[in-house]
Amino acid sequence: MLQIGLIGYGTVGSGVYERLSTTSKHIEQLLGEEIKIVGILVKDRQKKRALDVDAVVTTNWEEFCQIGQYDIIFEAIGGIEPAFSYTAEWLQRGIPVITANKKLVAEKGSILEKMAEEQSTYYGYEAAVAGGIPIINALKGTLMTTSISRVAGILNGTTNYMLTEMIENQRSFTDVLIEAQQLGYAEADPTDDIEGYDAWYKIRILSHLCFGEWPTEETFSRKGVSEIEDWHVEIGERFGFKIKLIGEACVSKSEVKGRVTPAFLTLTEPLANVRGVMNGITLEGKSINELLFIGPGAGKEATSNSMVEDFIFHERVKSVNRTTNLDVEEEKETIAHALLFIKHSQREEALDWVKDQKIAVIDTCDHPEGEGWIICEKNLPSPFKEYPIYGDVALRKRTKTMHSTQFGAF
Ligand SMILES: NC(=O)C1=CN([C@@H]2O[C@H](COP(=O)(O)OP(=O)(O)OC[C@H]3O[C@@H](n4cnc5c(N)ncnc54)[C@H](OP(=O)(O)O)[C@@H]3O)[C@@H](O)[C@H]2O)C=CC1
Ligand SMILES: N[C@@H](CC=O)C(=O)O
Repeated sequence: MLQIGLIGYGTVGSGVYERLSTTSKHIEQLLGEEIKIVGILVKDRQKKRALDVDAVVTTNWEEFCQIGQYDIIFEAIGGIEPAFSYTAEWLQRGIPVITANKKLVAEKGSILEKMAEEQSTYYGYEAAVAGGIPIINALKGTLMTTSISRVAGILNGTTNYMLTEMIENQRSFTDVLIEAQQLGYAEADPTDDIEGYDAWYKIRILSHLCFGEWPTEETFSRKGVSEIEDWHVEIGERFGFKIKLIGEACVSKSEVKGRVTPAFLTLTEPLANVRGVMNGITLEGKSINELLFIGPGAGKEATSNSMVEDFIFHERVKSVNRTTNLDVEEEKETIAHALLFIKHSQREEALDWVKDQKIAVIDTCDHPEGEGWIICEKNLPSPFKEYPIYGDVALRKRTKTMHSTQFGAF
């Protein structure tokens, strides 16, 4: 009998319990062995919870460790400590660990994967990226040797849900954030969602799988949705763009680079139509052209389903990994565009800046709060608020421009 330990019994942990319990017969058939959840570790002794579980529940780590002879541990507590020490302890004993903890994987994945390898066991983190989308084991499994030049996506369900509700249903930021928390989408500290940390951890994990190295914090920049103001969205909509929080990593001049940033997408971009709690990921490469994955990015059922599938996948396949000596492809050179937001008081400064830097302004849009300028991006640090545009800007909606005399014909 496979004895299972569950660390954390919140949104995801309780989902794992339910999924394992309701599908145990099917899993047992597949694995050829009975499964049983024997121990559950939680934190708050005082918390009122409807616990109708057939397992020992404890708040004491030593007690949890002695409840059974665990064969597999599911970690769903989040954060670095004590999650790191707990995970390391089991991996060092050769016991596999399945996690949904993207922060831990992004920050300590290199150490934990090495530990697992040394002990001939596995550290599964399918659920750590994009909730219900099976992207991690696709990269480790059926795309094991496929060369990838760029990975990008909407990687945070909470903020995609919030942006969709705020824009389509004119709801307030606070109101929608509270709802996302009630629905179990948001992190324990939703600053991680709002300020882009959650997506930043996820794109670093994807970058590791696509390009081999574990990226350092310094090589990946981060901006969150808290940067976005209403007038930015309104100007974007007048050009026919959708605003999304995008995580992106690619190889440029033999270096892996990445970022998380709000971005404007033309309607022809597949990710533009990924709404609500859904996430979307595109993989680009010579032999695959573009692969698109769309699915629920957060929530109890989708995430716990990924954790359980991760466990079954690894139990059946044991060792899977992408080869790291990939013939890494360079990203195709394209002309990049960005939307610049200029407050009325910054107009003269902005005119001097585009002239000095020889930046082409392609179109402008006026708004009571300021102006939006579509520019050809030159990868220069801009003194103004600026978000990238993905897709073909020639397909934008034409606005009634106010300033064509300054920039010539558009
Ligand atoms: N919610 C989602 O949609 C998704 C979440 N994730 C990730 O899954 C993980 C868990 O998230 P979620 O279930 O939403 O979080 P919750 O806050 O709902 O649950 C956390 C659980 O962990 C327990 N816990 C926290 N700290 C400790 C500790 N020090 N020792 C023992 N138990 C502890 C809590 O105990 P107690 O009940 O006593 O408070 C609770 O049961 C996080 O890493 C998150 O990023 C990943 C994908 C999607
Ligand atoms: N808070 C995260 C949960 C899943 O990873 C999100 O909203 O995407």
